[in-house]
Parts: sequence; structure tokens; C-alpha cells
Amino acid sequence: MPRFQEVESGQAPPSGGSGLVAKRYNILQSLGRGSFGSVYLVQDTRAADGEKLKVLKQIPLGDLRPDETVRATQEAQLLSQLHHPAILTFYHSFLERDAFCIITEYCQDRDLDWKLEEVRRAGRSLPEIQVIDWFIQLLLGLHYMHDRRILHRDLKAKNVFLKQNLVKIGDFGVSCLLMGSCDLATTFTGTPYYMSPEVVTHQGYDSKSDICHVAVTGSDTGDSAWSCQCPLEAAAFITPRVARALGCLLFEMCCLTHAFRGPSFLSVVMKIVEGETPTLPASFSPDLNSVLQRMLHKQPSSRPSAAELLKTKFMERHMQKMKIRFEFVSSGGEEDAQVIAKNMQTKVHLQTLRERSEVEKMTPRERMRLRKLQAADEKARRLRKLAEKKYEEIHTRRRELRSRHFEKISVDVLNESREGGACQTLIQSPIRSHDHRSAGGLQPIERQDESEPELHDIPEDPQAAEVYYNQDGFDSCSEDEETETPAETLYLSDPQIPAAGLIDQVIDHQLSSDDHLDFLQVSELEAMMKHMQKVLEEELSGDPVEPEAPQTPQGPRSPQTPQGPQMINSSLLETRIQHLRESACRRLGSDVFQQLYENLKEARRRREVEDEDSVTEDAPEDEPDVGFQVDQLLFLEGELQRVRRLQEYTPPV
Ligand SMILES: Nc1ncnc2c1ncn2[C@@H]1O[C@H](COP(=O)(O)OP(=O)(O)OP(=O)(O)O)[C@@H](O)[C@H]1O
Repeated sequence: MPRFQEVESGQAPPSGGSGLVAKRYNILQSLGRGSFGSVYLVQDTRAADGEKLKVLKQIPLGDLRPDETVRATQEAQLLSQLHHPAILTFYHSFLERDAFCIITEYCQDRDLDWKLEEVRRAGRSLPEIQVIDWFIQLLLGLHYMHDRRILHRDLKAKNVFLKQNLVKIGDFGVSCLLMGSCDLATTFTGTPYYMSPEVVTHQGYDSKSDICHVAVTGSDTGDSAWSCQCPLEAAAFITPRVARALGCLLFEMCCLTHAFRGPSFLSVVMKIVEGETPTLPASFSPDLNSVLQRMLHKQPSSRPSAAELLKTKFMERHMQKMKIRFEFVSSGGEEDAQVIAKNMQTKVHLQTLRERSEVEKMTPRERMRLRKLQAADEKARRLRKLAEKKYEEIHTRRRELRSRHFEKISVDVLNESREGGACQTLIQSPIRSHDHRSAGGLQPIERQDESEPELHDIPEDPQAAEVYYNQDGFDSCSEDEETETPAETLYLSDPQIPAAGLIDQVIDHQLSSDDHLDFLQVSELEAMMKHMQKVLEEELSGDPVEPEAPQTPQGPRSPQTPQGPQMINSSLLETRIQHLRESACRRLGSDVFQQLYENLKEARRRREVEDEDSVTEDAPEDEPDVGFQVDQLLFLEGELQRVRRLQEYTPPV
């Protein structure tokens, strides 16, 4: 029986469709299909203007048992209690027409995987400052979850969403709904690119089955169906895996490709276990590379937790800078920042010139330029003073705004259910950055006098030039013909001054859609700033999980002891196999799928599958990665047989 009308990604559902879902959600278009279900953009007919667009994830219940459905609902409730600007807001879940439905926040800029692919196709790369911005937001979100004993078991670029250049971790509840919440199984059966060596080799897992259930526990009180007997111990196994997956994501953001890759499932697995830890290209800072090395460390106990990373000097420095930028953007001061940035660039030019010059040896033209630069330097100093004053004004205005709208605009907007009308007034009257300024009575920073003499007017004759540059009337300079110092460098060198790096990389993204921030976006930035401030001020020593090697009643477990296979519940593997099979069939058609499946099975039997080319060779040209998918399916079928054999020989406890 069809549940919702199935439509191709990007298309609107056919007219005369199924009407409102749950009597309130109007399906606008399909956003795509994942392993577990279909995703739709919907309009919430009961939400306030500006909050109407949401996402519906519809997961067929299939043969989930009733108790699993109850657990899924409980988990959904747990997820709805997470309120962090770096975590996808979870609004609502319900059962309808044989499907489990989840309503979440809509992220217009789609997922990180899509974004990175877009950048890669354009032949560009992400600047380090952007990578770190996103990375810090991910760390903040994970730290928040970690504090609540909730650990993401399926962190990957496809599960990180982008909205106005803010990242949102999502989808951490969905896979476990269908995987019976077995962390090991979810990780093991998920995409291999983010797996840890210890998962692949089944090492270091405790044999207690309750570890499977800890990953989604959100309750320390034990009243949730998901609570487990030993959350800390279990989390100690999972945290390093999250760190590893985050390291893989960091690599992907920098290099636009997976950290461990290969055309077959096994080749990826081999790289994870035996391959060298990849390094970042020289264009990235050694500090960032060392963060990556720690996160990808083969030894789980050497990987830092989110809290540990956030407390490093490198991250703290960046958080300070980010805070200033976010503050600036949310205060609507971006135009003035442009003026300041331009003038600060001038200052950098001056310093460069000073260092390399011996004034006496200069040609008249060069001396003229130096004089102009000195004047510009003076002007930059004045501008800086002005900027400081402006910051003060912005702070004052923000304080005023806060006191006026505190309950509505600050973190509470995120903490409250967005279902209510609390934000309505705010959403209906978005504040334009320009309005901000006029409302706050702030004066724009003076612009430079544009009637300055042109450089090409400087006489070549030394005497004439001397006369020329002795005259008054120039106090700034045109730098058009100079090589530009990257604004980002400038910005990084002086965290007090937001510069063009800010303009290009943050404001462009954050404001490009309609050139203004509405209150909700401002409140998200504010919430993010608040979390950063908290992390900067706090001693994060209270990190609940030390990623230590697991202890057993007999003492520390040997890392070589294989413990994994028993842990994988065969029904979870079956579910994953079924999903992979369905997905491949959908993409290829059942005949082609069957042919490919047989070929790869035969290749696997002949042990040819380790040959890097064999998997993709057999796949249709327009679907090369489907070979990878079928290869993974075969691998999991092998695992399933192994688990079944083990279960036959293992006496029940
Ligand atoms: N909250 C959201 N906002 C915007 N787009 C979304 C949102 N959630 C999902 N999508 C889009 O819907 C599509 C399907 O997403 P879904 O999460 O179901 O699958 P996936 O992540 O691609 O695969 P998998 O299920 O294997 O993780 C993706 O293109 C994704 O970018």
C-alpha cells in the first residue's frame, strides 16, 4: 500500500495528493531518499510566517515490532529536547499510514556532502577559516550532546546540514530508530568512510550487550527506555569513534575527498586499518593538521574528545575571532566592516613597504607612495579608534535589544517549542541591518576622500616629484595597482578588526539570500556565541567520558581480543542488507542489480574483489558507486552468515 505519493527529488507531489499529513503538513516537494526513507519539504499550516517550511522524514515501519515502534517514539521525544544552534531542531514525530514520521528544521543550503561536492565541481576549495568555523560549530554541537550522554553514531557529511552558513548536526536519531539502537551495528553497517579501525577489526568492545543501548540514552535518571546500566563505560567506547568520524569530516572539508577511500568496500576498510594517517596539504596550517592527526589516531584512547579539542589554544583563538565576527554580523555592522577592512589593508601595505625600503634609495614615485601610505596609516589608526567606538555602540544597542526582547530573541527562542506562536511577532517584522543602524542612531563611518591625486600624476623627474609630494592635500592612497594582501591574513593577525575575510566568507553566506538577518537568524548566532562564550569561560574538566581503554571484571581488555561479531544482532544486519538491496535495485532495476550482484559475488568468491578496479568495472558507467554498494551488501551478507554461525555455537547466557 503506498504511504505517501512517491515523487522524484525536486518535484512537487502530483496534484490531488494525499492532502495534509497529520492534519497540518502540506507536502511541497521531495528532497530525496535516504537509506531509511523519503524526505519532503513541507509547509506547516499551523506555524507562524517565516517558520512554515519544515522537513518531513517518512520512514516506513516495515516489519518493526510494536515495542521497537514505542522505543522509536521515545527516542524521538528525547531528541526533541536537544536545543543547540548546531543541532538540527527536531519538532515533532508521529505515526501515520504505516510510517514513522519526523518533522525537523529545514536547511535551505542542504547537506555538507552536497556543499563539498559543489565546491569540488567548481574547482575551488574551502578557505581554512571557513573549515574551522564549521568544525568549531560541529565540536560545540557534539560537546553539547556528549554532555547529555548522547553520542552520534552516524556522523558523516550527509548528516550535517547547512543553513545560512551555520552547520546543523542531524539524523542522529533516525538510523537508530531502525537499527534497534545498536551502536556497534549502526556504525558497522553504515558508510565505511567514517569507520574507526577498532570497529572494522571488532576490537575493544565490551561484551555486555547494554553497550548497544547507551548511545542514545539521554537520561541519567534511568526512567527512559533507553537508559542503560553503564553509560559512562559504554560511552567511552563510542566517543573516540565520534572523534574519528569528525576527523574524517575535517579532512573532507579541507580536501573535498574522503580521508580513506577506494573503489571497493574492502579496499576502504584496508586503508582504515593499515593505511597511513593522511595529512592535510601544506596550504592548511600545521595546527589544523595536528588536530586532524590526533582525531584520526589509530589508538582510540589517543583521540581527543570534543571538550578537549575546544580547550586547545588553537581552537580558543578561533572561537574568540568567530565570536567577534558573529557579533558583528548579528549587529548589522557589516558595511562598516568593509570600510575598516579596506583601510586596514592599507596599513598592512605600509608595513610591508617600510620593512623592505630604505627611503633614501627610493625613486620619487616610491617615496610618494610611502608618504601616501603613511597618511593612510594614520587614517587607519583613526578608523580603528572609530571602530572601537562603534563596537561599543553595537554592544550597547545589543544590550538594549536584549533587555527589550530577551524572552523572545535569545536562546529561549531555540529552547522553546517552535510550534507555538511565541516568535510570531518577531518573525513578522524582520530587522534589516540598515534599519538596525538607523534605529540605533549609529552613524556610518566616514568614507575616504575620493578626490585624491592619481598615482599616474606623479612626475618622473625627481625635482618635479619633490615639489609634487611636498604639497598638501593627499591623505589617503589608491592601492589598486598593489598586490592585495589577503584580508583573511589581516583578519587573522588582528582579531579585533573584522576584515574582508569576514565579508567574503561569512557575511556573503549568511546574508546572500536576502541581505538581512531576521530575528531567528540573529538569535541562532547569539545562541552560538553564547555557547562559545560558555566553552571559553568554562573549565571543561567535567567531561563525562574519558576515552580510556575499557575495563573488564578481569582487568583491562587486551585491544587484540576480538569481541565484535557477537555484538552484532543478526536482525540489524538483515535490516541493513535489505536497505542496501532495495536501494541498489531502485537505482539499477532488478535485472541489472541481479547481474551485478552475481558478478561481484563470483569475483568475491575468487577473491578478486580486492583488486581495486573490479568493483567499479562491473557497475554501470552512470552509477559507478552502486558497485561499491553491492560490494558492501555482499560483505554484510558474509558477516550475517558469520554471526549466525556464532550464535548457533554460543550458549545463551
Ligand atoms: N533538514 C533537512 N533540510 C534540507 N534537506 C534535507 C534535510 N534532511 C534531509 N535533507 C535532504 O534530503 C535528502 C535525503 O536525506 P536523508 O537524510 O534521508 O538521506 P541521506 O543522508 O542522503 O542518506 P542516508 O539515509 O544513507 O544517511 C538529502 O539530499 C538531504 O540533503
